[in-house]
Amino acid sequence: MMDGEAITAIRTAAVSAISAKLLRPLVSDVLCILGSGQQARSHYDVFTKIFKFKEVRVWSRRREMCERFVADLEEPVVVCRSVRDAVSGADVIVTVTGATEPILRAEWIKSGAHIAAVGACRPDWRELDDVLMREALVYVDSRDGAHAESGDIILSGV
Ligand SMILES: NC(=O)C1=CN([C@@H]2O[C@H](COP(=O)(O)OP(=O)(O)OC[C@H]3O[C@@H](n4cnc5c(N)ncnc54)[C@H](OP(=O)(O)O)[C@@H]3O)[C@@H](O)[C@H]2O)C=CC1
Ligand SMILES: O=C([O-])C1=[NH+]CCC1
Repeated sequence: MMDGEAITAIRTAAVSAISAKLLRPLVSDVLCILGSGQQARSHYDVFTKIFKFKEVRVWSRRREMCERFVADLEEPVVVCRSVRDAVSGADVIVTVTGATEPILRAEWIKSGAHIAAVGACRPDWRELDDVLMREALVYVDSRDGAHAESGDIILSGV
């Protein structure tokens, strides 16, 4: 039996990065990461290695966790006070929280922004609100998988 945490961190971020490579806006200056745990770090590493952003932002519920997250990094990352501040004007948004209720609202998001929605991987977990799910062009790797596991898809009814 092997601990799969390291592999999960890398391969999940890699899949998100592929989605961003194919679907992000042509001009993508601002990256926003919601969450400051293991997936936040692996997404930060992959996204900043592959793409060039002018600004990177992070938000999570506990500010001290954000501070710890940015303290490990060599490049400056802006710690945001709210999800709204963090995503406002962002071109690429990564959601890697353990939220079970929506934290991200359609009204805060720049038109055309690319969202890699990772965290809500259980049928009763949410990160994105219903309006966002309905207005977005939603891409999944597997329709069957998404309809069985993604709370954002199942509960929004898209
Ligand atoms: N789609 C996929 O393939 C995968 C999905 N995941 C999912 O991604 C998420 C992040 O994983 P990982 O980084 O490893 O987990 P960590 O435990 O390392 O980090 C979790 C993060 O979520 C935040 N958080 C926890 N609960 C809430 C909440 N109720 N509302 C808002 N933020 C919350 C924490 O912030 P704070 O401490 O500040 O509260 C922390 O930054 C998990 O939900 C995990 O199940 C993980 C791997 C693969
Ligand atoms: O695909 C995966 O490895 C995981 N999905 C949710 C937590 C871990």
